[in-house]
Amino acid sequence: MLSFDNRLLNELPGDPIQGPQLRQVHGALWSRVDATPVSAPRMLAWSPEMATTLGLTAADMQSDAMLQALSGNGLLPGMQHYATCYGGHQFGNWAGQLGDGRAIFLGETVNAAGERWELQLKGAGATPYSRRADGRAVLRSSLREFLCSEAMFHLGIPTTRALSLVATGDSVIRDMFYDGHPEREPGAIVCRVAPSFIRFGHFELPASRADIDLLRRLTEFTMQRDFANMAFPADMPLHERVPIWFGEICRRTALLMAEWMRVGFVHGVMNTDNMSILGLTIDYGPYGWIDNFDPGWTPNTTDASGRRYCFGRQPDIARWNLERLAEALALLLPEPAPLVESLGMFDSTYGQAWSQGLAAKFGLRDWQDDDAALMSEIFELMTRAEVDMTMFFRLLGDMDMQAPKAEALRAAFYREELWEDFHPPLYSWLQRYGERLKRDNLSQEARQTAMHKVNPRFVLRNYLAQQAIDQATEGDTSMLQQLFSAMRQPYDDLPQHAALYALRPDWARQKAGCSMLSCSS
Ligand SMILES: Nc1ncnc2c1ncn2[C@@H]1O[C@H](COP(=O)(O)OP(=O)(O)OP(=O)(O)O)[C@@H](O)[C@H]1O
Ligand SMILES: [Mg+2]
Repeated sequence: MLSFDNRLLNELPGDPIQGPQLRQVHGALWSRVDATPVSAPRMLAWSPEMATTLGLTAADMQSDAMLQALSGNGLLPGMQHYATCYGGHQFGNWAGQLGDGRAIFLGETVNAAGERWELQLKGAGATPYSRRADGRAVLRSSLREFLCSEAMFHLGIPTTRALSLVATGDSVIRDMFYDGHPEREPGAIVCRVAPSFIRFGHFELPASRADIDLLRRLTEFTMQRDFANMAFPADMPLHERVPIWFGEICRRTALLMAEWMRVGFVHGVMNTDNMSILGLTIDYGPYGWIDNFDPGWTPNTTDASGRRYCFGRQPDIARWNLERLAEALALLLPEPAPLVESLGMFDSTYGQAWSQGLAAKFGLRDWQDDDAALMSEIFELMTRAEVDMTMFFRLLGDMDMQAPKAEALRAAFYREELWEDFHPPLYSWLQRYGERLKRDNLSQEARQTAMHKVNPRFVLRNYLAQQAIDQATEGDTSMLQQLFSAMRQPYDDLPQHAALYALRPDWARQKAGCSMLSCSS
């Protein structure tokens, strides 16, 4: 079914001790640890696109052997269970060793096209890195991770993927609001898939321990396995390759940030252990999607006071995280200056990707210098008037700009009184926007088509995911399937999913899971 070639295990040093007992792991990147079996695994959903990419048929996905493997109860030939060791900066502070506390790898599979994909089960049981927690994941967070990974992929945004969502049949105890009311919740496991799950924190941990040898081996390995398309002269020493490679990491991270900002995605926990070396979106925890436009919004209740990880700060935080990675990699260089220079790649890439992305969002042929004022004006208006981001851009794309009408955007307003206050300035902005469009001389149709390609109609709004969770908890996966279907064609006007193209309803404004989420998962 799948062919495995577990390079990370074969090429990087492993922990001599096996099993899940908690420990600090030095001099090694991974530990062998079996997944803990679950009592009654049941497949709730799987991704046909991901399965096809891996070379798996529907029959493979529906087989018992596959179900056992995807729930941690068994291994297919070539699979091995292991967890990796990483550290990280959490909310701005160095947190020491973290590691895969509930993610257990199945190995690296190579498909017919020669692509390498790492598979891992999130929620498969305790590992040496579980610290005080149980190694499990609840259905609500797993369903959110499964759906959003695939939604991101179909939006065209770099992300880890999800092959399957399996209910374990076991319950997990969580104190969702951290208020002393633990409850039993259904457990689940997502099989995640990515070319590499290596994170910034994998480099930070050996650096923090001054383990230069391990840092060097990990760096060489990552460059060879995960950045094989970067061609370096054979005799170029590591200290010369590292700044060039780091520049590429900066570039990818910047592109990812521009993409999150384009669609209104808020990650929620941008700790350095949740930053992918490949610039993928990784760890779908208390993430959220912008409903009413608000750069200060964070979906994470733990972050509510500091708003470190709010929507508008994401690019700055990504850069801060890259600085931490640079500090770690600096140990491989005689002096850090070349890394500081490479950081400039983040600024230039982000600046360009953001302005090009904005031009596309507004249906402009390209970005012109005086566009910045026009855009900041509308973003400020959208913030103050609480205008829905997704719906605004869709409606703007539909608008006949020969005769622009503010009324055509009314459906994107959450509050009647704010519509009353803000429709006059909105109208005057539309006039100026219309003037700007004239310079481009695009047909209405061409502009609409172009805008609809970059402004999604369907995003996985928290309240929608929460409805699927509530139903799935009662054993009904129809909403999960409906969302999964809509999120796979996010830019299309699908009539069967019209109900999902709507403002967040009033009841969802303050409801747990619908507006803000805790980290408990
Ligand atoms: N239930 C749990 N059991 C064991 N470890 C956990 C659990 N929840 C989180 N952790 C660990 O705590 C650290 C930070 O958690 P965070 O919420 O960022 O990650 P996560 O959601 O578990 O996983 P990932 O980053 O792999 O998606 C990680 O080392 C993670 O493995
Ligand atoms: Mg994490």
